[in-house]
Amino acid sequence: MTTIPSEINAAAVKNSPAEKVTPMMQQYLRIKAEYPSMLVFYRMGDFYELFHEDAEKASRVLGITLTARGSSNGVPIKMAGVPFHSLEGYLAKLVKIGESCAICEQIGDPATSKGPVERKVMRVVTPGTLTDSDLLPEKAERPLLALCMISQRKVATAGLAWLSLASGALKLMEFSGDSRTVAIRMQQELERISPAEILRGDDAELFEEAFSCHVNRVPEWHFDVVSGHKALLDQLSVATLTGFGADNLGAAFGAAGALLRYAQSTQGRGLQHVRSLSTETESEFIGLDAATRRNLELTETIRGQESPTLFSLLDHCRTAMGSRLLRYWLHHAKRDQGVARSRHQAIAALAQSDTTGVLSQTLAQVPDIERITTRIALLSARPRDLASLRDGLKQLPMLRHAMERSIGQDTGTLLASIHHALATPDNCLDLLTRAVMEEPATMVRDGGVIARGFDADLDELRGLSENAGQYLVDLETRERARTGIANLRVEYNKVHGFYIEVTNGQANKVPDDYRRRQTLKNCERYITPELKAFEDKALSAQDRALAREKILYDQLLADLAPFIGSLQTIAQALAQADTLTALTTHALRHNWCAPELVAEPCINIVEGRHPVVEGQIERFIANDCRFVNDRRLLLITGPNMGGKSTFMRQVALITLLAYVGSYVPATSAVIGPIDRVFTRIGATDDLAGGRSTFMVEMTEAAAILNGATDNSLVLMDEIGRGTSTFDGLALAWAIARHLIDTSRSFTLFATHYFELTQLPESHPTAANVHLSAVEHKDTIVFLHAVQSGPASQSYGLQVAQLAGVPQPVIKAARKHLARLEAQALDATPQLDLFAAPTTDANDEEAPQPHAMAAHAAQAAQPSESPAMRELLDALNGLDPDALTPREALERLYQLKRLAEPALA
Ligand SMILES: Nc1ncnc2c1ncn2[C@@H]1O[C@H](COP(=O)(O)OP(=O)(O)OP(=O)(O)O)[C@@H](O)[C@H]1O
Repeated sequence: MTTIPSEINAAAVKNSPAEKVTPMMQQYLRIKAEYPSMLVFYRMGDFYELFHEDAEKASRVLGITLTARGSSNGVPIKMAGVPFHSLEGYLAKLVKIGESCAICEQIGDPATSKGPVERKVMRVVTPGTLTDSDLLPEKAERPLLALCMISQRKVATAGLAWLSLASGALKLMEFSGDSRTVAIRMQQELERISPAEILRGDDAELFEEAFSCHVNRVPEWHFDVVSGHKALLDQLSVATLTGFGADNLGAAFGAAGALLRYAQSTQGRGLQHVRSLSTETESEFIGLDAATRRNLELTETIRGQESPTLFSLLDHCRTAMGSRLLRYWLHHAKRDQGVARSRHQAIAALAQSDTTGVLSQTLAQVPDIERITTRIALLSARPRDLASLRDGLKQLPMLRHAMERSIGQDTGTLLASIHHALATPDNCLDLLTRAVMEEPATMVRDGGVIARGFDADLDELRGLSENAGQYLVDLETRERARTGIANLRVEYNKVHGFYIEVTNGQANKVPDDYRRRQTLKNCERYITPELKAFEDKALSAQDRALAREKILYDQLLADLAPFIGSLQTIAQALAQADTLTALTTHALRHNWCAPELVAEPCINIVEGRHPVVEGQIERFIANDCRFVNDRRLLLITGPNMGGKSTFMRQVALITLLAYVGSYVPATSAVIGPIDRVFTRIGATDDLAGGRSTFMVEMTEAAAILNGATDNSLVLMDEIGRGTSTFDGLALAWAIARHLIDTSRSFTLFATHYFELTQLPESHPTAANVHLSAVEHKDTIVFLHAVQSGPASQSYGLQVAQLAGVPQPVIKAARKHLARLEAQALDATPQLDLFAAPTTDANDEEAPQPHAMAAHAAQAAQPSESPAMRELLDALNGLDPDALTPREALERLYQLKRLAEPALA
């Protein structure tokens, strides 16, 4: 229930139409006008109140009561409030759904204020600028991203700047092209960076569909390139950005300018922990588009859950810093083999020296130094942050000692550099040890934060109030003797201060200098001039001690500022040590091997397993996968449930893991250069985006055909199944051919179109493999083993039976299948759609419908009909290679229309 603050009640009572807006509402409206797009939490006594539309929205999304009190300017004042002590919980809910909030505090003294108490917005909380541990997810970053678009003569340039305020990491990126290319790229980058909040100017409207998070529009002039460049120089305290590899950017500077301005305004101060900058380029990371990140379930399952994913599997990290770095590595595998190789070497050394146990144990004692450092920089660190920082820093010698055993085994230099970075910052630790109590209070305002012996003044003030206990015992003894009242007691409570309590029966013995302070049922409470004098001294000493502690604490935060840089370095080294330890732990537990990254194009995996599935089933069958320069496409056939998708995903995951720097689930893995991984798996509608299953399928296929190179790994699962059999078969065939001849990517191509298994005959870089199964009695046993050659059967009906389709339906299907197969055999001469007379030499390679494929029987129509003739002519006139994806789709519809009479 919302209580009604007296200010507003008084305002409502006094308010007459003539009086218009009350002074308090005037103050509110003035503040609200500065934060029009945010929910303004307006402190009134023990509550934060929201008014008007903010109140309606808060009541809707937070489920708090909406009330209306009095009126302002003739309009009822709608309000909703939350108790001050539960603010953080409500803020967490709001930022989670993308809302921004301004927290307005009372800064004046209500007792002395004339009119409304002075108030000021002291804190702004937005989804992308969180630093508070209560509001931030522990194991993920929530970056703020600014986007600056510049268009010149049909070339669009996108400049991106993003900042994880909680860690201080600032990054820039820029790319150009026609507006469509830039839009596609933007979508990919946003998916990778996964910002919590985006800032954009008016020009970026074009790309609105690429944004799935909270978007803030800021004035276009905030994106000025020259001012942005200057803002970066100022922020980093440098004269040039050459050292950061960011010399020749333009739009990205504009974005950085808007970003820094916004971030600073939300914190109400400079960002002294933002001290470095990195520039990302397109060719730095293995490209993963949005669909691939989803399909491979790196950090989220396809259904949007947190586990089981590759991240949830590998996250044996003992610090939140390690977990965040692992998440980052999984989404940012570098193409540079050297980076991954040095991690493999470090894992080998950790495994050999058997140090993961002691490292894990020690790391578990280390707090989130990265985020604590940020809060120190933003002057928002709490006493317990400092105490845990102190305790964490004390673990560094132990960690270094444990690592020393491994460094000798590391054939690379990574462990040595981590070891070097973990040197204890002695001055910082010394300051924290001297200044902060062993177990400080939660808030500075409660006192009990600064250690004894740190400040002589504070110790003296504390002494005064703490020695009160003995003084009061002495006084009690003296007063009992003086008055002869044996049960007289000297006590203290917060409301009435010190007093002498005498029970009613003894009241006649009370001396004259006792002044009555309070009358209770059974006793009277008194004060004496001596006790009053003591009270004044003790209470004021307590107040002065609290005030002194606050000053000392603020000074402590300021004195810690020079250590921010070294604390950040330590935090990064800790994160790396933790992530590498986690990867080593997993590799050892699950018998993973060190992959070998080589310069020759190849993917040669021996006895590979799916990292997630292998832990979920009792007996996982390991499978090999061999791609070399002249074996680039594997056509995978086999029954449903045979393991095709699992096999394809495991090849992609092993490849990616190798470049992440992890060991891999295989007996051995040799992998050449990889630039991108593409996947086209599963059928999902994009109803919200207005795209059908087939449209999604083709859009993803188009992205692959346009983007894959001979260094790409492509996964194509049952392409073409979203449309009619012939359309689908034709498309699948053309797409496979394009991947073999033009893209030359390493491709895993799973299909149920048996016709495609003929491809290797005409295309020697393609090969058939299949997932095996055997029939046993009336049912089917999956062997899950990948074997060479095409599958001999599809086992669709057996799988349907396993799935519980009723027997009568299975029986009917079996009968119909027999009929279709017979028809197909009879009709073979007319069936051969792809072998129709043509001038295109390639058509000789086209698949011959497989007699076994029941669906091919659909084509058993008389070929002599005019409709069929027309259809064949239209097909004959098609040159698939010359069509854009859009034209291809239009031509498909046209072909379908032509085929309708023939199929009727
Ligand atoms: N190598 C393997 N060893 C043991 N079990 C496996 C293996 N591969 C897959 N499986 C099991 O088989 C199930 C089906 O696998 P998967 O989804 O890969 O089949 P599929 O051939 O792609 O099927 P569909 O064609 O219906 O999509 C998996 O959920 C898993 O439990």
